[in-house]
Amino acid sequence: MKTLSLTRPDDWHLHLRDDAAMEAVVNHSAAQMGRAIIMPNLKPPVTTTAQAQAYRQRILQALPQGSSFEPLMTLYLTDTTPPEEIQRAIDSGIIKAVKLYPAGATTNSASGVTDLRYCDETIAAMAEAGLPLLMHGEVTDADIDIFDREAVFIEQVLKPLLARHPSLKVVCEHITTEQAATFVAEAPDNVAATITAHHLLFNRNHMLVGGIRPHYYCLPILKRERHRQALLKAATSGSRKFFLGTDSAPHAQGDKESSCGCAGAYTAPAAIELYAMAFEQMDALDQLEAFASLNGPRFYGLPVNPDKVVLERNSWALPDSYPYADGQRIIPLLAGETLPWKLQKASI
Ligand SMILES: NC(=O)N[C@@H](CC(=O)O)C(=O)O
Ligand SMILES: [Zn+2]
Ligand SMILES: [Zn+2]
Repeated sequence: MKTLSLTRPDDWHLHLRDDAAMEAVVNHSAAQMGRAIIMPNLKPPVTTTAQAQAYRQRILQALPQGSSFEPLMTLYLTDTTPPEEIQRAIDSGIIKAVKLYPAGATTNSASGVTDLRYCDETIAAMAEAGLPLLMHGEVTDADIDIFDREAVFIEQVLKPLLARHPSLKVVCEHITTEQAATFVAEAPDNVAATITAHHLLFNRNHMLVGGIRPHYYCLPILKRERHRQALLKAATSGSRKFFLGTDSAPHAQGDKESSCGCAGAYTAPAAIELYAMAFEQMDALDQLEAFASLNGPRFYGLPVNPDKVVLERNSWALPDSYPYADGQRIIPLLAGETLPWKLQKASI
């Protein structure tokens, strides 16, 4: 059987939620990833170092015995995050980044930033300390079309921000457009991007042709094929600026299959398998390890994972659903479908 051995990957953009929901999903990531950057968009959001420390403890407690999965914590930036919070975050040693949600852009972003200029002093402290700013890069103006919101964000928010803070480390999270891929590829080394498996595998037709498929609905929304091709090219290009970030975003089945469904694709159970499918489409499986396991740690200044994982070319069916909090179910993306690559079970 054909196999592929990789340094164990990390997930540089992951939603674990909290309490029973977190306990239901965390092992899917822990079974695959060495580490993950944990998103802070809880209710209420993780805005302080103390909250991040407590949240990290809850995650560690939910892990199975013997797991070495490491949650890397983030702070949720608000209009009023003080520069002193950045110093506390650095001193804690557990916080690896700060997350920008433009207010109203996505799930649990109501407490997000209304104007980044309010945060200039805090961002200057981050640039000074080398603490990256991770961004959900979409504008929220009602008059900007949802398919254009990422490209407009680059022009209206990101370029002015980098002009004010040229040395700030920035990760453009879950990029979805040719414009973002080109911007990041041409930017200096302090600017990088994560790309999800679903944006590499699907375009908006998958979500909208032949019926509306709520499990494909996420933000930023799936774009047209031209953009998917640009993302595939960027991810497989060998550039060190692009790395794995699943944006696996669990929502209960009923909250997705609804007249006003939540945004987010649940991809954690088969994350590396989905990326392998995408890289195989480009005949670029030889680039998967750099994207999944090497480029992220390099950007964050962390060592690569010490162990390996093995993917085998052995088709298997993804379950139709998994248990979730409060007796609910959660539907993974590609539920019930056959996937060509399978991660060999770890020994723990
Ligand atoms: N990606 C999504 O569609 N949803 C994420 C939020 C986010 O990453 O924007 C979530 O928390 O559900
Ligand atoms: Zn986002
Ligand atoms: Zn996300």
